[in-house]
Amino acid sequence: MSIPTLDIYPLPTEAELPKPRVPWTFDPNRAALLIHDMQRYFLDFYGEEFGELVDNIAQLRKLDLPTFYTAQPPKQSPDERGLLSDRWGPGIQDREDIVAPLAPASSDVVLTKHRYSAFHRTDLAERLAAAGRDQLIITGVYAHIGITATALDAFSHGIETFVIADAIADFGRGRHVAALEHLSATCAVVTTLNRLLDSGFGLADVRAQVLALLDEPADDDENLIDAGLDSIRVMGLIEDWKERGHNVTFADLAADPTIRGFHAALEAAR
Ligand SMILES: O=C(O)C1=CC=C[C@H](O)[C@H]1O
Ligand SMILES: CC(=O)C(=O)O
Repeated sequence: MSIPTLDIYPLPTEAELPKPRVPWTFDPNRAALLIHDMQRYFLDFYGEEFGELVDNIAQLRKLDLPTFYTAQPPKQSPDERGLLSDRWGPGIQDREDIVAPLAPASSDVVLTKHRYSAFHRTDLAERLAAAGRDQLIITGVYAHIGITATALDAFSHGIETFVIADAIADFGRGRHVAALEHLSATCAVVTTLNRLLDSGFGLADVRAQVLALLDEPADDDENLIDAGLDSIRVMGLIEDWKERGHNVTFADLAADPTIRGFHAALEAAR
C-alpha cells in the first residue's frame, strides 16, 4: 500500500542514457527548472541521505533558471487525496518541507501538488507561458511516477522537456533506468547534469559568443586581443560563464587569448 523501504543507489551515468528520439537542444533563455517533490517525507523512505541526488540538483541551480518546486500538502482528507489513497494509503502526514540543501529561495515558486503530474490543478503551464519558458528541466522523485507523469503532461502542453538522469531517483536502479527509456521513447530528452551544464560551451558555442563581440571575424587560433576584444568584454564573458556554472578567471583566458584557448579554459573549469 504505502511507499516501500528504499535503498539509495549509484545514479545512472552518461553511458547508460537511452537513445535520443527528439532533436531538442537546451537553451537557458527558454528553460525553467522543476524540483519535483523533494520533500523530506519522500526522501525519508531511502533510510539515509541521498547525497548524490541532492548535490546534483543543487548544482543545477547554478544555471539560475526560473525555478519551480512541487510539494504535496500534509494530512489530506480522503476526498482531497482521491484515488491516491487506494494506491498509497493516507500519504504524507508531516515532514512535508523541502530537504534543507534545496530549500526554495524567495524568488522560486512552490506549487502545491495534488496528483502525480505537477500540472494537475496547478498554474504551472500558465506561469511558464507568462515567463516565456517553453523548456522544462525536470529533477526530483520518483522517476516512474511523478517525474514521468509530469514529463508526459509537459509534452502535451507543448513544452520541450529535459529529464536529468542523475538528478532524479526512483524505487530502485532498475526501475530508474526503465523510466529513462520510457521518457526518451515518449516525451523527453534524457540527459545528465554535466551534459546540461556543458550545453552552450562547445567550441562552436564559444566561437559564436566571441565573434558576436568583434567587429571583424577571427579564426579560432587568432589572438583576440589583437582582433579588438577588450578587457571589459572579456569580463562580460567571464560573468556570463560564471552564471552558467563555469568559473574561469581573466588569467585563464589571457594565457591563450584565442577562441580555441577560451574553449579549452572552459573545459578545464568543468
Ligand atoms: O502517497 C502519495 O501521495 C504518493 C506516493 C508515491 C508517489 C506518488 O506520486 C505520491 O502521490
Ligand atoms: C514523489 C511523488 O509524489 C511522485 O513521484 O509523484
